[in-house]
Amino acid sequence: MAQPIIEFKHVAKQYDDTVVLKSVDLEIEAGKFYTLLGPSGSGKTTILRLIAGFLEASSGDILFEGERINDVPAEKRRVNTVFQNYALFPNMNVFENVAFGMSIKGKPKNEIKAKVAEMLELVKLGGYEDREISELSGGQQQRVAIARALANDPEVLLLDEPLSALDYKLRKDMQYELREIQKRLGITFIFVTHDQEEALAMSDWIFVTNEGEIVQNGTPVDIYDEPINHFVADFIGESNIVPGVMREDYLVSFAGKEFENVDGGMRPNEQVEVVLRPEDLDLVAEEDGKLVVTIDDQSFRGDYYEITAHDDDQNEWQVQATNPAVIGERRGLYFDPEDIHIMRLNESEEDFDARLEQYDDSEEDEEGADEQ
Ligand SMILES: Nc1ncnc2c1ncn2[C@@H]1O[C@H](COP(=O)(O)OP(=O)(O)OP(=O)(O)O)[C@@H](O)[C@H]1O
Repeated sequence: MAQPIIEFKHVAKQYDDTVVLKSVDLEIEAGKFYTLLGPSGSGKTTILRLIAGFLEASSGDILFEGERINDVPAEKRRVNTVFQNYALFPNMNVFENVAFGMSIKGKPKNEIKAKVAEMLELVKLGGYEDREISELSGGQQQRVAIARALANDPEVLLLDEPLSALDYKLRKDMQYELREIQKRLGITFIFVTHDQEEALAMSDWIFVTNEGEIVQNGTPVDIYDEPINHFVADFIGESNIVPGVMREDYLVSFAGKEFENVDGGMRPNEQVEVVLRPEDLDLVAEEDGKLVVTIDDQSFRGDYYEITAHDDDQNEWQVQATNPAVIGERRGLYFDPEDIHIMRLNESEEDFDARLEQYDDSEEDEEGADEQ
């Protein structure tokens, strides 16, 4: 990758004895849409605030285009932040809010006027200059906050859960629009969310955080298809996770049977966890299944039935099926070798990446290389 626009080298943050960020390394490439995704309290906002300069790192280096910026004050960094609560100035109208940063810098009036109009067009609020903030809906206020941050021509826009206050439909629309704005401007966006669907839909690249660490980073497809551990598999999408043993490369046993699969690089008879996504499983006739299960429950989800079942080893299975099942019935569970994903216990991200590179089929390797 070209020189990253932002880099963390062993960046840690602690308050007294409480470590909230443990030696984080990350690289952000210019012009892409990045997401920090993780549960509440996992350190996402802390990472964002360290980039913005609102917080000081306890140790480690933060670089911007290769230069150390730990001691550069927030207002001198070429980044702007859109906050969850918008943080607009309620006593100023829309024009004054968007113009604020430029006015402080003493930019000429006609330049400010043109820029405000351009930014309001960009967020689909053209002509709203004279409106008061109190006259705007939550969604419109959010747009003003984005226009205000972008009016300063940042190289990096930081967005801290900016959509969390919006209702479902508006949130979906804004996800799409933010993505369009990022593509149009071509600047770097770093977006914080705890919503995995939002992260998968919007990002070029995701950093998954947990307990003050980045546990995995990659494209949405990589992270969904190849979660590194139980936490990621569970947090990103629905997963069936069952204990297994890797007999040899491309042969795993779980639920009392052996299955061909496409993973390798483990020790013979190594204990592993096996992930199968509910949408990759099919319910078939008992004799056609790779495993036999008994149907326990089902619920209708609009475009599919979510069915729960158990096998004879008492492993629980969730299946997304287009047709309803009969509770108590014995059915076959069918899946392909490539639907089986193997996770080693306690594998580092470095070892995981190296192993995947060696054992993934060549087609996936090529896709991965294109994304980088
Ligand atoms: N000033 C502080 N003093 C002590 N602990 C703090 C302070 N600020 C944050 N923390 C702790 O740091 C941890 C990480 O917080 P952070 O806000 O980065 O998490 P987050 O992933 O953004 O969570 P959320 O989604 O809830 O905003 C939390 O456990 C939080 O309680």
